[in-house]
Amino acid sequence: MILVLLAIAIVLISALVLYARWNYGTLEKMNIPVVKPSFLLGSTPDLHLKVQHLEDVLRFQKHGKVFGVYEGRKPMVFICDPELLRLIMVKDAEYFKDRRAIDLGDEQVNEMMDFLPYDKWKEVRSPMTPFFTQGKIKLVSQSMKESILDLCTSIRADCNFNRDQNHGFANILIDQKFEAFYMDLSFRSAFGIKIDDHLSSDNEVLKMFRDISGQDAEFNFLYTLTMSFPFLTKFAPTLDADATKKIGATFRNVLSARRSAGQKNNDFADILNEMIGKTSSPQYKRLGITDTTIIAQAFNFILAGYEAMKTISTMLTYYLVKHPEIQEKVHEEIDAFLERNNGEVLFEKLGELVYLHACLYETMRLVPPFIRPERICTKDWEHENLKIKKGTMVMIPAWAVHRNPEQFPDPEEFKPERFLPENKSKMHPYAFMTFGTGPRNCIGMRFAVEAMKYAFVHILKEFKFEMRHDTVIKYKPGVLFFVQYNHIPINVAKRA
Ligand code: HEM
Repeated sequence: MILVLLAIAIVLISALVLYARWNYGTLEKMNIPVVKPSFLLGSTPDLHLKVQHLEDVLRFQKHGKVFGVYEGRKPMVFICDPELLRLIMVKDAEYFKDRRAIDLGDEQVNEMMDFLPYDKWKEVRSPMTPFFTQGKIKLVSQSMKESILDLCTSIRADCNFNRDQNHGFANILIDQKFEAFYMDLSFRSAFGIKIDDHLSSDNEVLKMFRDISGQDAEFNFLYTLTMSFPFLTKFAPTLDADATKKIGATFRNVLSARRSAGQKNNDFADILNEMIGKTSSPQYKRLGITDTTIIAQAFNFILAGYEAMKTISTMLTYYLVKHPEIQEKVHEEIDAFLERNNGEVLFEKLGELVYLHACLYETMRLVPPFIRPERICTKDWEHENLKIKKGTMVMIPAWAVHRNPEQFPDPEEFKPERFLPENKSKMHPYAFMTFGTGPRNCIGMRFAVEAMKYAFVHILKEFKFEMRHDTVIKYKPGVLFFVQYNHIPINVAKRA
């Protein structure tokens, strides 16, 4: 009996070992340096302990612009070379059409545009594109402004009530401020909804989205194990089903109330309602585009946007306090802008603020919130010595791409000048990957950039920020998608 049990155990263990190591050797055949895999857990046996985007930078420094990583049992090719990125993401995009489909346990999020396969993705993306043009964004700029003015009122209250009597500055957690604010701004401009208690970091909607995006999840060894044994995923923490249901119901109610009232606001909700009107068309039926697919795009709008805008705005504030002379220059630019425009912050004139724009882009270079845009190779592809096999994951480690000294000398330094119009031609057009590129680039890029600039003009017109002894950033290990970090205290005061 013992012998039989022993034999079964040996067979089982051998099968698991074989399974975990099944893909070993595939990257080596692509003629690229590979981060040496461990016996069972790929190149990432301590994935939950290491900050992955910083690991990407170290690997780039050690292995060069193209290297392979077994993330658990999954072979991945990492590309940091801007010319190869042009080929893969733009010129030969038809070989790299998809991203991973991820099962998050609820169709309302599984069907987000991010995860859709090519044909369905194309049909879903196309009617949404017009919302993200400059003209359409201007139409929702009034909603953005209302949200921004509320944010300023709330910072003003902090300055009045929490001020340190001797020093004149108030201490705020800047990431929390921005998190609640960008959630509110997104809801107001996309759906015309004002969330209850919208500027509180404890508001119910914000808490639910935190649950959905798994922001507070801690990664442990089980999480690392799931990379080699994906069937263990069901024991690892997943997204909160209750929160998804509740938010989904809210989106459905808002859209159906608009349809019943025949109401149009020229916003994103109008586009979703037009799409809902097409769900019985043969094309939508053939592709399986249902009400749920369309509600998923409402989730995508909020999930893709608020956290990334929060991170960039938090980090921009951080760099401004770290470099007071740069903050002063931005203040001067804004003061001159206001003087030219009779004290008004005109949305259509934001383009004049070239230095603020450069500071924003330099922040996005140093801290791209979405750490690795990705593609799946859908047809065998080769270029010179590099051969990528169908089915291989291609990762774009944005943190490493942005620290290429050939494109960005002194890559760790915050130097907004790199993004001034006169210096733009010095960098390769595919050296900046914060929004990805090619047909599957970020659809919300223009919306996000305009919203952040609009917010910062209002904020810096009235307030100044200052570093504290505890203003430090610590990134969370194990994160593979959106960068996560601690709360960031910062001093703020009204400008004289
Ligand atoms: C600063 C803020 C933002 C950053 C840094 C960001 C970044 C990204 C990145 C890196 C991608 C992948 C691109 C690629 O694979 O080439 C992406 C895709 C996407 N983003 Fe954004 N994003 C931001 C804001 C937004 C906003 C406000 C929306 C609102 C609609 C949005 C919606 C999307 C969608 C729907 C996709 C998937 C596009 C597709 O598959 O066709 N993003 N974003």
